Amino acid sequence: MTEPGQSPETADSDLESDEQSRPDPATISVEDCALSFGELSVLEDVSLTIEPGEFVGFVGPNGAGKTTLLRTISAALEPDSGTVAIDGTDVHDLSSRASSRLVSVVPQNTSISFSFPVRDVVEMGRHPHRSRFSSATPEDHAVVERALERTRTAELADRPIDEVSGGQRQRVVLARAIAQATPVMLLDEPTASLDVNHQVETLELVRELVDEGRTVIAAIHDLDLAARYCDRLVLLSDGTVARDGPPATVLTGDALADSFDANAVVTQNPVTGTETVTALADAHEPEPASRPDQVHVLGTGAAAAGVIARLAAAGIDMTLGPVSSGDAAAETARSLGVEAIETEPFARLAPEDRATAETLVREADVTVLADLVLGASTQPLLDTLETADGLVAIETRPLSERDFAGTDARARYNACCERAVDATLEGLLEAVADATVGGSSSRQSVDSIDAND
Ligand SMILES: Nc1ncnc2c1ncn2[C@@H]1O[C@H](COP(=O)(O)OP(=O)(O)OP(=O)(O)O)[C@@H](O)[C@H]1O
Repeated sequence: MTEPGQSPETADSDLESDEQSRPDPATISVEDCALSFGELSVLEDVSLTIEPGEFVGFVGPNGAGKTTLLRTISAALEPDSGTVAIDGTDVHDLSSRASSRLVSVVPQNTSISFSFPVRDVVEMGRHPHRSRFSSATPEDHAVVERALERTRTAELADRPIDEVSGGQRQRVVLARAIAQATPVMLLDEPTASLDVNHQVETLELVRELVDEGRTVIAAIHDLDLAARYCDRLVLLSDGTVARDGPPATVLTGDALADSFDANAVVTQNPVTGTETVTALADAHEPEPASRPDQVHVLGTGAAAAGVIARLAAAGIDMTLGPVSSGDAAAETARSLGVEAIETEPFARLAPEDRATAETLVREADVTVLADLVLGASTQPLLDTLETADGLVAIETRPLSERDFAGTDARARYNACCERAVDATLEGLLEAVADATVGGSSSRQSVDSIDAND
């Protein structure tokens, strides 16, 4: 397709240079690789097979061994034991020229200590394809220009590489790797210095390169981007493969807790449909005696969504609603498999939904009011809320006469808010624990003292 401002002739030559730089697909086999730096064991018996045309993301905490494994695959490091082969050839047996025709690398540190123009830096990617004393051919020039265009660095082509920004330099080094036209590309944090727009643009471009047949491995810290663009993720932890598979099976709360020691919740991004990881501040786990069995959440928007994510991360069972479908809380509940009563926006509460909500509030140890709005769907629940056991309020405040004039609903709603334990999202678990003790559980303990007497 001709892009805006591009003549059909240029589009044809782009196609030709893309064809020229399109390598045959390759398989990478890592078998039982172990590697130490002195006493420090960094890789332990790592085995992986990466199929032709696959885009694999290496994810894992700092120091997990992602860069070391990438450098072992590129043959920059030799493993103490085990092998790395590309299409059956051990990469450590190849000459550096043969290796450069097979594997291109975008390193984590892209600083270049000489002052060549950007175009010359990209042209270095063509060196492995030329005999030692021959100069660049028209084909080389076409491939270089196309790589500059694809990485949107063409306007930088005449500037010295040591005078462009870190993010621009990262794109230039990617252009050099594209010009190298290798079947395998290894990218170490390819989006680390890029702004949000160039991050997405760069990974879209990498995806295109994969779709053209390249096998690509990228170490990526941004788990959301890794989930969005990679076919498969390999989670490294302490130099071993902790998980390996499609993003949805690798990015789970348990895996992130084990490998990153992080309290994180994984939901589905409503726009991309891929996994989104939200790391939470280290949650202050309440004592087991004051942990509620069941919490009901009544509210809307980001506040209720945050409550759901936090309770889910703490492993507390909960229900939600009524809530408008499309509300952020409804989306979050859906992505975490939390039961929710969903209603049409602004609709009156159907009798069966009202009955279900009343039962859920009555049976919950604690009901969290999160940015609750007194309206058509919540007003019918006032009777139940007035007698509910433990109430916690987040971003839910008593209403003034001006906010809600007329019926006695405002006074009854305000009484519920005042009875509730006031909380912030950060202090939610403690507030829920307090409300559990102050609600049904404390009454239970008083009863049991009576019985013992
Ligand atoms: N050349 C080296 N000499 C000694 N130790 C090293 C060397 N390179 C890496 N290490 C150590 O090996 C371990 C793994 O490092 P590596 O760079 O592979 O981790 P990583 O997963 O890429 O980390 P990050 O996410 O921080 O980039 C770290 O403990 C690091 O300090």
